[in-house]
Amino acid sequence: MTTPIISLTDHSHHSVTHGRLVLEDGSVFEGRSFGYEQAQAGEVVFSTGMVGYPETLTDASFAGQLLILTYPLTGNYGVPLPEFWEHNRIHISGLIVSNYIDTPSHAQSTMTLSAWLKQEKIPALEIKDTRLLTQHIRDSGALLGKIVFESDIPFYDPNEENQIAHVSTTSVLKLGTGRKKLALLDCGAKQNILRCLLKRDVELTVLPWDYPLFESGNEWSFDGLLISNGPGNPKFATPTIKTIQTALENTIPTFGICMGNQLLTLAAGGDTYKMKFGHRSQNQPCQMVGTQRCFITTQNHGFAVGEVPEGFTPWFVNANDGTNEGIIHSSRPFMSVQFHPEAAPGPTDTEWVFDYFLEKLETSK
Ligand SMILES: NC(=O)CC[C@H](N)C(=O)O
Repeated sequence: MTTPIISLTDHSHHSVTHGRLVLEDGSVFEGRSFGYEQAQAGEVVFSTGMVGYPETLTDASFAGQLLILTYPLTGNYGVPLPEFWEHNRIHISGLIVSNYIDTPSHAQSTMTLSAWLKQEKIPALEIKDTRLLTQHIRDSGALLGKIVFESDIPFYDPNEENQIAHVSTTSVLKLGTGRKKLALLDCGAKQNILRCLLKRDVELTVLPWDYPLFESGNEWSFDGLLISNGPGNPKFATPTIKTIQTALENTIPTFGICMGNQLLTLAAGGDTYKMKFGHRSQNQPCQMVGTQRCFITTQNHGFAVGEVPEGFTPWFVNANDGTNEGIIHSSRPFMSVQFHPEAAPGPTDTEWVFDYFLEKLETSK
């Protein structure tokens, strides 16, 4: 039997390119490039999750954002097939990690994270102290930033334009068969929302964010309306807000997730605001209002519900900072959550929220 020869990981055969993460306040973090070498600007956000980078990178709610992963090891299990992603491509604008692992080991892995990032033209830097960087953002609040190599580019604020229009579907998609007919307004929906619904005896029609659902000629009978997650500032989604308003006027059972929570709030007359820094991870504690029950949830948001609309009560609050995590109408079948009941990545503890909504479809008939 031959003795395996284990060589220490040697990156010397790769030519090492260095890049910089430049923040709008002037701070600069040097790093080693392991993605596509092209400058990108966006809002710098951090995720404190420990797993799930393939799902996270493909979550369309990250459009326009440069993502820092605070968990120090990234890449060690490679990249699975697209059927395990949350959308058909990477949506972050750039990636910052502490230690990139270029030697993945996982049965489902098809390539290295570096190869994937290069293929999808996403820049990535390995910088030494992601902890210092994250603490800096936490103290100063959300910051714009850019990953640059040789030539400089201007800063870009993704919250100043409609991001949803860039990621929503452009065609109507009918999926599954089932006892209940649901319409989903796709603001950049994570695929696991679709999977969670389709395994629950549902016929699902996925619609563009601005689909004129209640305009004559477009009406068809459905039992409930869903509004997905999505990137950017909810206040740009005026057509979606109008559609939700009509649904509420007609007492159509309505359920929102993340961006959907914010859009239901705006449609019902409440308000949203930009948080100092967002919640992004799979370890966000949410307490169900009026109970001692606390759920560990997956999240990815930088805006939040401020003023809860009339007729609604807070459904969940974040146990870390007391921010709103969901609203529910006191007598009608209207509800939404700021966290992700579909998880992906993360704990599935709140998947019951889908069942809760589907039960409401029965009782509200
Ligand atoms: N994941 C989401 O739907 C996020 C909603 C919104 N873009 C925010 O950052 O708050």
